[in-house]
Amino acid sequence: MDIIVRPTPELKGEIQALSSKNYTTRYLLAAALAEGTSIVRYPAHSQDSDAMRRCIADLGAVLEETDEQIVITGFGGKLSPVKELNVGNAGAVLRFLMAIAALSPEITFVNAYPDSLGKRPHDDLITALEQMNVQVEHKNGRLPITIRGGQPKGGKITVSGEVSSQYLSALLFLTPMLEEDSEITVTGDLKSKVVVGQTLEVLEQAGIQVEADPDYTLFKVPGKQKYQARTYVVQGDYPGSAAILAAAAVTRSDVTVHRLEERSKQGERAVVDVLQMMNTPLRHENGSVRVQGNHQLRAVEFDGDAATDAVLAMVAAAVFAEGTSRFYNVENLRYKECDRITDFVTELRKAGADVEEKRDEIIVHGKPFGVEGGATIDAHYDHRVIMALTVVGLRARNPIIIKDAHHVAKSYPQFFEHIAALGGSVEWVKE
Ligand SMILES: O=C(O)C1=C[C@@H](OP(=O)(O)O)[C@@H](O)[C@H](O)C1
Ligand SMILES: C=C(OP(=O)(O)O)C(=O)O
Repeated sequence: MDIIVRPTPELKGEIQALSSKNYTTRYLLAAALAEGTSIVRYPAHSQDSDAMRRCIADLGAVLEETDEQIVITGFGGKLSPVKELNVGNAGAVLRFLMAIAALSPEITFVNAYPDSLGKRPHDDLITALEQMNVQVEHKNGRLPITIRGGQPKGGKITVSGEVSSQYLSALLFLTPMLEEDSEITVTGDLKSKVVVGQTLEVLEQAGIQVEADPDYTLFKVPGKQKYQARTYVVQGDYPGSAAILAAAAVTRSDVTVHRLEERSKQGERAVVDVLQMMNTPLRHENGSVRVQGNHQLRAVEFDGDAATDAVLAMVAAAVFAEGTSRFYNVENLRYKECDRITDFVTELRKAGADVEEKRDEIIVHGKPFGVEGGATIDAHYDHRVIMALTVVGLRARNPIIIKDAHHVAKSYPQFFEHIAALGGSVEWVKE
């Protein structure tokens, strides 16, 4: 399905933020790895969180779902025999479950999205698992991947953090359940470091002990630990809300997003500070962010690795800022649902933005008087490209069409409903 985004000078209203994808996937997994019954309250409803639900159910967890919560009876360390798992297009779900699959004799992860997740690399996690007595069959580090485990061993493990933090998080979920104690050494410059803090937070809530050194290069994980059954409450999602806040920042607006905790460990919380640095009139108090956009944005320089999943939304805001913005240290955006530097910059240019790319940077020469629009945009299977281009489309001079915009449902199925509720002119069209 395609969507038409029409120029919309004003946005107004209040919405509840969607529930956090990263916390939902982690809580579901922690609940599945416990032996008793856990409750996850306000879980996210998206393709990625559904992928985790489906896979833990395949592996033996029993899930009962009502409107606002999921009650989960976990399988502990005993996975049901399952030949294949389908994680859809969810990178984190794949990586976390590749590690957990090491507890089983053989599981194959199928390649359901050859042009998106099918292209993403998992070599560094594979190398780490191979150190742990796990055999991995793969296509050049990519899907389909078969994990042959059964008796994974802890001890000294080395993992590279250069490409993704998800490999480290995956090992942090697995190692507490092993017989031996483990010592995980992270080599290279760990990317999306902040997200590892969310993993450690969830592990602690699940009663798991991990000793992490402050710069996250060494983790000591005692073995023979058991995940405790708990009640978890999912907070609002900053990465998805970043696009709503950016849309409010580029229009004349009065938009409030509720359920965004000031003290959240989500790195993408930084979108609030970045929009403020860009001169957006904004208040963040009592878990609500209120933006009163006035069309007067100024450029910003930002280390994007601190807020990986909000960079595209920030870039979309910078398209309309006075001056040149720079989002640096973002090379790992190239290994996401698409190449979020080259592919994204290509689509932004079609819409009329003046942008440049470097290996690990996106540079934006802002156009405070708006961009031409009138273009057809390729979504590249990427929800964050779709949301960011929507922000650009709202402030363009002519409508843009985003092809295959239904992929927004990977993380934020109700995104266009929320934009429409705020007065944004968006319309679904069939191809
Ligand atoms: O651990 C997680 O849940 C995630 C980690 C990040 O990935 P990288 O570590 O690959 O940057 C982030 O971009 C992704 O959306 C979710
Ligand atoms: C990159 C993302 O997710 P994942 O890596 O889990 O596919 C994302 O949500 O932007």
